Amino acid sequence: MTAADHHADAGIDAGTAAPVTVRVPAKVNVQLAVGGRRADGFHALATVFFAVGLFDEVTARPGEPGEGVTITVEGPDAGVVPTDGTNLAARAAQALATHHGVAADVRLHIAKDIPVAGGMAGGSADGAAALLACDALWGLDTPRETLFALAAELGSDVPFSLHGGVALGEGRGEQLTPVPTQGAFHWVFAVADGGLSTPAVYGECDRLRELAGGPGGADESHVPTPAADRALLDALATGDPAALGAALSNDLQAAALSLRPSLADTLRAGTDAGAIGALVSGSGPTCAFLTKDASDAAAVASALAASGTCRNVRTAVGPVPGAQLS
Ligand SMILES: C[C@](O)(CO)[C@H](O)COP(=O)(O)OP(=O)(O)OC[C@H]1O[C@@H](n2ccc(N)nc2=O)[C@H](O)[C@@H]1O
Ligand SMILES: Nc1ncnc2c1ncn2[C@@H]1O[C@H](COP(=O)(O)OP(=O)(O)OP(=O)(O)O)[C@@H](O)[C@H]1O
Repeated sequence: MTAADHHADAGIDAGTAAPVTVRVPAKVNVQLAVGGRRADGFHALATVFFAVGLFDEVTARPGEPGEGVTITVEGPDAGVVPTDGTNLAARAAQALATHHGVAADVRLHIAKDIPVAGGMAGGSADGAAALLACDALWGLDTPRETLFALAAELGSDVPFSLHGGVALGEGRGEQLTPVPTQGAFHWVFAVADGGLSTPAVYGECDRLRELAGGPGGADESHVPTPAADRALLDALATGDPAALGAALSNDLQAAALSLRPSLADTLRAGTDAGAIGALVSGSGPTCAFLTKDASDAAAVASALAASGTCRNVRTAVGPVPGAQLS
């Protein structure tokens, strides 16, 4: 069903429209190749995004005229999610309303299950979900291309949260090309105590590169242009977990480990327990483990939970679709 159909089904104007709920997945970057720092401060990327079955849900309800955007959050990490205009869901609602010249009067409720500041694009997911939910609530029927352009302005990861599945991200991560895959992959995620700031991790990556290469050593003129890894794309195309496990890579991992050395213990605990691949998810600190099948995933998850090297452990299957009306 399209956004327009959904609104038409509700059969009511925006003031009394029925609530709209959008479900949106987390991501892990199965490859994160980081090029040099660009003049605008962002880094050129070649990253393979992979959407996994851990979901947030964003529900949009009409607000009173003049009320603006309000945010409420539920879930174990609700206390650390901002509820003001800085929340990516609020920014998304505002950006969509401004684009169409309509009032951004909406109550957004986030049921948060994606770890916060964990490198799994939780805020980006809520931004993407809010774009879709408000589009349906307000009956705007925004072209998909426009939604992607608005998403890219909100953040580098937001377009992928709309897209879902598996996709190559270039530019600063916002330029997406679908990647063919076969079958389902079984993941385990070790969630850390506390988050890591994405800009701080990119900054640490630059610092480590400058230590190795001297002044300017982190700039585009010094760092090779990143490219997608053929072996990794083949592993995805053939649905081969062992080959994907061997090909996983993240250029931000050294920086995340430098800022949070204890993550090395987490990675080792998962590998010792039988994971066929392990890496820091995005900018971390969540660690992602690929396993052969569902029963290995359960075994790795219980070994990690018993290891004392993380706050909690989640299992998830992917790839899954991006943000969708539910
Ligand atoms: C680490 C990843 O999650 C991998 O997918 C993303 O690159 C981060 O994406 P994001 O959280 O959506 O990031 P944005 O909100 O666009 O940018 C936040 C900050 O991250 C850094 N940043 C982000 C993306 C990028 N290609 N280069 C960067 O250097 C910049 O310091 C930027 O100011
Ligand atoms: N809807 C939201 N959910 C969670 N955090 C949000 C949200 N909106 C804004 N934030 C802010 O963004 C920061 C990063 O949170 P987020 O969960 O998006 O991190 P992340 O998963 O590491 O992001 P990424 O993987 O995209 O780099 C949080 O500390 C919080 O201050």
